Amino acid sequence: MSVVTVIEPRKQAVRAADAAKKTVVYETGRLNVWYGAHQALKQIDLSFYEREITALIGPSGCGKSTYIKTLNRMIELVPNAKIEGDVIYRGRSVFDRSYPVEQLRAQVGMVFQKPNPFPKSIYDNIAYGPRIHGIRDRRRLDEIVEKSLRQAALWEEVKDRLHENALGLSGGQQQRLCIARCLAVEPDVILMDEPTSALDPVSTAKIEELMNELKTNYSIIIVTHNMQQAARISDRTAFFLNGEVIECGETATLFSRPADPRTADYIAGRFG
Ligand SMILES: Nc1ncnc2c1ncn2[C@@H]1O[C@H](COP(=O)(O)OP(=O)(O)OP(=O)(O)O)[C@@H](O)[C@H]1O
Repeated sequence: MSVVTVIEPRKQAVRAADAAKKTVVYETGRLNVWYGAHQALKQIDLSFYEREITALIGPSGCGKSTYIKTLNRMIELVPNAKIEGDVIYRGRSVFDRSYPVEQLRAQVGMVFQKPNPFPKSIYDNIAYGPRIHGIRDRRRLDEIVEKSLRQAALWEEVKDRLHENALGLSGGQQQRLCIARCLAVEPDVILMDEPTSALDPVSTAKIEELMNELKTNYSIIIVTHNMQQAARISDRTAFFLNGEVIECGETATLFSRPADPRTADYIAGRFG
């Protein structure tokens, strides 16, 4: 039996109106990215809303990581990458010459697939960003370290070993440390590129719980291979295929009544 149903135009209009009431934090318009001659993203139009979790799903190689790296301009570190189109963060083009990339990266934090703590103490990992931003006062740094670790649900586990090397933490703890490090500079948006794919189920559950708490204060965009994870944690989902966005909408709707047969096939596990 096919799970595909066509969304009535009236319902679509209501949904669009609901989305319109929310504050857009990020949007991309007609975004194209090439690596040399290979086009990895094709005409991507997407919007992301404040205090929501948006999941980017799709099979391997469909362009999810390329897309997320374009949002904070990390894509520019790839020598043969070419970008065309608009990437707008809170009404401002991220490519605007008057917008320093350091400022963008302070407002838009990123958590990677593999936890990547610095080979420094737990304390220094968290204090690193605030110190770069000029905070030197020890008491202020202590407060930031404690607050960030509490927000990342790691404080109780590490409060007695703050000056030990972060590389001595478990993988799941290291990933929560990386989230705490990202929170320490008080970002507005958090980009996550498969943040739990290297973690065991218990650590994954902790990170998912944490994300649910973080969305009261932050907007989160997460790339995930795991469709159950997207369904559990996200408000909105975008389905990528071969560098295009096939469908984007409320997660509950996209998973129960996908509008496009390719989305239906993917979520039913018929490919990917
Ligand atoms: N640095 C690069 N140079 C050349 N091609 C690249 C580069 N990075 C990615 N690609 C290609 O661009 C396409 C999109 O890759 P991307 O990593 O964005 O996909 P993805 O959906 O994140 O995949 P995965 O789920 O496997 O991480 C793929 O065909 C990939 O081989």
